[in-house]
Amino acid sequence: MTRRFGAAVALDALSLEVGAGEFVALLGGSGSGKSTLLRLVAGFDRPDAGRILLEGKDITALPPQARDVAMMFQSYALFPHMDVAANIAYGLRRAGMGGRDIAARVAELVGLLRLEGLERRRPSQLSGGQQQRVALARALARRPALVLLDEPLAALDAGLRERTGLELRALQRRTGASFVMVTHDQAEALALADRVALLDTGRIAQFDTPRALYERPATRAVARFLGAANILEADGPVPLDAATPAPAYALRPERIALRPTVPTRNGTEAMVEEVAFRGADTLVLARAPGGLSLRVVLVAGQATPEPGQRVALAWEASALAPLSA
Ligand SMILES: Nc1ncnc2c1ncn2[C@@H]1O[C@H](COP(=O)(O)OP(=O)(O)OP(=O)(O)O)[C@@H](O)[C@H]1O
Repeated sequence: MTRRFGAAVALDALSLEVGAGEFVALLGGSGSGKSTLLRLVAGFDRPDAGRILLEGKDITALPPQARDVAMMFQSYALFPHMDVAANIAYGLRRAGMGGRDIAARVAELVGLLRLEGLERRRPSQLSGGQQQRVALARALARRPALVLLDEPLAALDAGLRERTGLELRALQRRTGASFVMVTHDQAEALALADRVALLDTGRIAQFDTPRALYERPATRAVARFLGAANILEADGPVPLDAATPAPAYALRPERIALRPTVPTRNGTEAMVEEVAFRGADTLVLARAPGGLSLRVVLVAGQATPEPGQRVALAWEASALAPLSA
């Protein structure tokens, strides 16, 4: 799909295929097009070019309520004057479901989302986590084939976010619906999604499993976005010996080790600049000849160097992930 706003191209001939029952995260920087894509799929906006197919059916021209798609907004958008049960029942009632069926489905969702005892409360009488679960129950009520989630965990505090994220994934598995979640948070995307689509200026930079994205980023831009990877140029100051020729390589900080001596290839001497103990591991920033700055992560239990110390660093050829651009 393509979507333009005046001269700005929010989505640039972007194509994405989500499998049935798959959990996909849309990850990308601010302005990369994540919200635009979600709004188009939900039906709140129309593409300038392209089509949206759901289970083989063209839904591009259908209004939101006629699509088998539900959206959960970042703000949850719960009706403040309705209680929990009425919020969950809203879409079912609009769809013309009978009272007894609605009551049964609401009870089922209350159980699924652990909202027992809260049915008569208004949204303002709920915690943030409870509101999030009501919003999710409302989105799931009509058993949509596809659930769109806009930063579903962003409004929760850090302590609650991790657990709620894992619950969200378990729920997705149980319902069998496809989930597409927008997030800024790469750790969240990697932890929850089956596949992550990394968006960059309206295009998909890479669409892959979390592990592949992390271990085999396709380009420098992806490696940089996922953060913390060292990028080594093939013609840079450090002699490399990689299995695949490429203009540059990503090297994960945890794949670099301290060695007694510098190997002739895939290693370098370096000066330790910063050492940060982080509990489970220690981050070392070291500067190699030629000014190359390297991030090294040493797992707990390994000897850690001191700032100002000269060290020998080395890595396996298999640790060099080729970058195409
Ligand atoms: N209604 C609009 N009018 C004009 N430009 C828009 C409109 N909606 C989005 N854009 C532009 O399209 C581009 C993509 O925006 P979009 O909101 O999809 O990005 P995003 O990845 O969701 O960003 P964020 O993470 O900040 O929410 C941006 O350059 C944005 O300024």
